[in-house]
Amino acid sequence: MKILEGINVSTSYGGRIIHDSVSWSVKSGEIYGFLGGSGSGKTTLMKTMMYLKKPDLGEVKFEGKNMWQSPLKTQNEIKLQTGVMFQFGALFSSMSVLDNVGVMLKEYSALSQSQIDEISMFWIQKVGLKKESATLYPAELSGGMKKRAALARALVLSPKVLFLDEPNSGLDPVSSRQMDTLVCELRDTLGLSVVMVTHDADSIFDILDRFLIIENKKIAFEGSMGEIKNLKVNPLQELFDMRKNSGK
Ligand SMILES: Nc1ncnc2c1ncn2[C@@H]1O[C@H](COP(=O)(O)OP(=O)(O)OP(=O)(O)O)[C@@H](O)[C@H]1O
Repeated sequence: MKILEGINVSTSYGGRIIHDSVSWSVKSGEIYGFLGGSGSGKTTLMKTMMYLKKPDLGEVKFEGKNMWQSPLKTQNEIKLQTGVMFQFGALFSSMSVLDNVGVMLKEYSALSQSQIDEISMFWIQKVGLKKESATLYPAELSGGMKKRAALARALVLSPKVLFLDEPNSGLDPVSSRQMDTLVCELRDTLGLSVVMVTHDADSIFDILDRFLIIENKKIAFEGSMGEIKNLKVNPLQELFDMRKNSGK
């Protein structure tokens, strides 16, 4: 089943066209990647699915509902079914990890503080942080721990879809692979659909079920790794060669 879909979507900034009638679809439960060169429009396209960038033309659908044309109530319901971790997913520096994770519950639920803390603690541990990390402040966390805390915050409302903007950026290779493993575990245990922008070659090969590649305002490819390697001209040939040379 398709959980997200873009149909003939065009976007621009101040008259500069970024996407020219592009279409894609994300199936429920898959890890779907947005690939493309720097500035090709990966983040912008992802933002059309988060109510952060309205397309000039076309439709973006969430479970078949036209996201941008739905009544406000439906739009708010859809927003609450998505979690987002941005590349520089800033945590609030003056708040502990526990309070950072609980922010959305405080905003959108009528739960008591102790209930909020209990749920936040569940997610803190679910993303692999120790209980003791809950009282720490962002300045006291490593890069990997910050990402995990930001992930817990994105998950706290139990979303159906998790959007990740370059989840491995700034992480060392070991932490990057740990992040990949975590994303797969979350998908498997929670039945999440994950949509991620990534440049990380290992993530691209190891965890994406399907992906699209943006090139010159269009979608140059949408499909799986198995499908792309059978193409006469492989848009990811350089990546395939790099991987081969590194013995993977
Ligand atoms: N708010 C904005 N206002 C004007 N132009 C923007 C805005 N956001 C992005 N752009 C431009 O749109 C183009 C696509 O940007 P976008 O961030 O979507 O690309 P990207 O593929 O995610 O890039 P990167 O891989 O470098 O993060 C770029 O040329 C960028 O400068």
